[in-house]
Amino acid sequence: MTSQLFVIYHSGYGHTRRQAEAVYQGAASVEGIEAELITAEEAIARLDDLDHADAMIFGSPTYMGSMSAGMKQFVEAAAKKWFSLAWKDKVAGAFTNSSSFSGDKLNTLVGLMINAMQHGMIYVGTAMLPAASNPDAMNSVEGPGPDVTNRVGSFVGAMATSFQVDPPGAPPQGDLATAEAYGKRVAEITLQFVRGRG
Ligand SMILES: Cc1cc2nc3c(=O)[nH]c(=O)nc-3n(C[C@H](O)[C@H](O)[C@H](O)COP(=O)(O)O)c2cc1C
Repeated sequence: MTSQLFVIYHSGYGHTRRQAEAVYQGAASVEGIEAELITAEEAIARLDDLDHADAMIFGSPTYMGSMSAGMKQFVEAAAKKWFSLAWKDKVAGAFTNSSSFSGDKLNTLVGLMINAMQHGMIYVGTAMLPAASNPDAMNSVEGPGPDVTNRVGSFVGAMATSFQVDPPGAPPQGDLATAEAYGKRVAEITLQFVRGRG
């Protein structure tokens, strides 16, 4: 039996879409997971389909220090699932992309995590050390470059930093690898959780 995992994202200009594709690839690479990548707009039209999911990973760009209006529309539409706790005990995760290293991205992840918690979902962090793919890169004040995983050291969810570079030049390879590893982790945790419950 397979477990269904949805990656649900909004992207105004395509950067977060690239990050979402990487999260999806990571999740889909896990045997036993059937992953789907859908926009927030599509998710609003498919709220009842999401009742059958085992996991959802939410992604949004950071706009003015919080999730985008496009993602918030999905979050508010999905509030109708809260009344019956229809999404209770589904596994959840979150990711965000923005221009600056910080840009207050954490606030976006916290908003997406709180949404998951309000639904009674089981939220999964990155469990990834800073500059995980090259810890030696931490021994300089310049810090790690764009090729390492988790270069900004985020634990609550996956972060990507695109500065003012248009896709496909951004997000950089390391941030996409971070997103892929995170999607894989949430998928693996989902399988453990679902099989444990069975
Ligand atoms: C309305 C708006 C607000 C933004 N606010 C922030 C912000 O608070 N912090 C930040 O680092 N970048 C901010 N940015 C930059 C975006 O996060 C950045 O361009 C990102 O790559 C856009 O992702 P997208 O292509 O998926 O829409 C903002 C962009 C827009 C359009």
